[in-house]
Amino acid sequence: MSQDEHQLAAATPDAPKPKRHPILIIVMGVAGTGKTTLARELERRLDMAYVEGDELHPPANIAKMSAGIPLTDADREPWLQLIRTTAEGLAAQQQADPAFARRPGALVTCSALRTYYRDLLRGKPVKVRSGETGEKGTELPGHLAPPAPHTLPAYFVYIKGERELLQARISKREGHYMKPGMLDSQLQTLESPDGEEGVVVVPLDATTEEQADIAIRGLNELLPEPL
Ligand SMILES: Nc1ncnc2c1ncn2[C@@H]1O[C@H](COP(=O)(O)OP(=O)(O)O)[C@@H](O)[C@H]1O
Ligand SMILES: O=C(O)[C@H](O)[C@@H](O)[C@H](O)[C@H](O)COP(=O)(O)O
Repeated sequence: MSQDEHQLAAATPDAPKPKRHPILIIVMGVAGTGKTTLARELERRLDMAYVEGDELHPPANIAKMSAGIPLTDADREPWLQLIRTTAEGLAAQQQADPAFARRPGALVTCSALRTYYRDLLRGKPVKVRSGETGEKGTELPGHLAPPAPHTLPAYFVYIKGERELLQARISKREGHYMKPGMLDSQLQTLESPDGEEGVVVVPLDATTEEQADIAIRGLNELLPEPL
């Protein structure tokens, strides 16, 4: 909505509220970095639908990670595509529901370690690295909907911190399939999103409340309509 439309809506309180454009906010970073904790705080503050990305991993991925085996590009691609299509589906349902009153779009947690993983999450037309046949540079499988970055623009909140503190956090966490020994492979795979479009960086060594403040401030600088 343009500024004029915002002003017009505010001046005519009985007029139906114009629909806001849905957005996808992805809280990203390596395992154990605090994605779920921060996303839950943002969910509370922004009143948005929340999707825990780890819950969309196929069982084979969970089995691999539980066995201490890092995922490959081929393991992650269908999962990333499922995250994107799940968020697009949610946004479409919300748009179709006249009673839907929350902020439209979705908040998602996802490691989103590499640039092309993030492009998949953005809905950009990327060539997947592995593909169903295992060949390099294969196009996205034909049964998937065409990429539609503008239907649901993606923004990333990247929790950035040093290995030492990350190690301490992940070691403290009990009963999780992702064990501390996997941190090094996560850090090796990570391509920093610092400087990429639509990215807000928040420090690992801040409280969750401070991280949420920084995230919301940063997102407001990027978004056409403030949160
Ligand atoms: N800002 C923070 N300060 C201190 N500890 C935190 C913070 N955010 C998360 N934690 C703790 O770090 C651990 C990992 O957090 P979690 O949200 O599960 O991370 P992820 O979803 O990235 O795996 C948990 O024990 C959590 O309580
Ligand atoms: O891409 C990956 O290798 C995984 O997504 C990984 O980064 C993620 O961390 C695990 O799913 C465990 O979940 P937590 O991030 O909650 O530790």
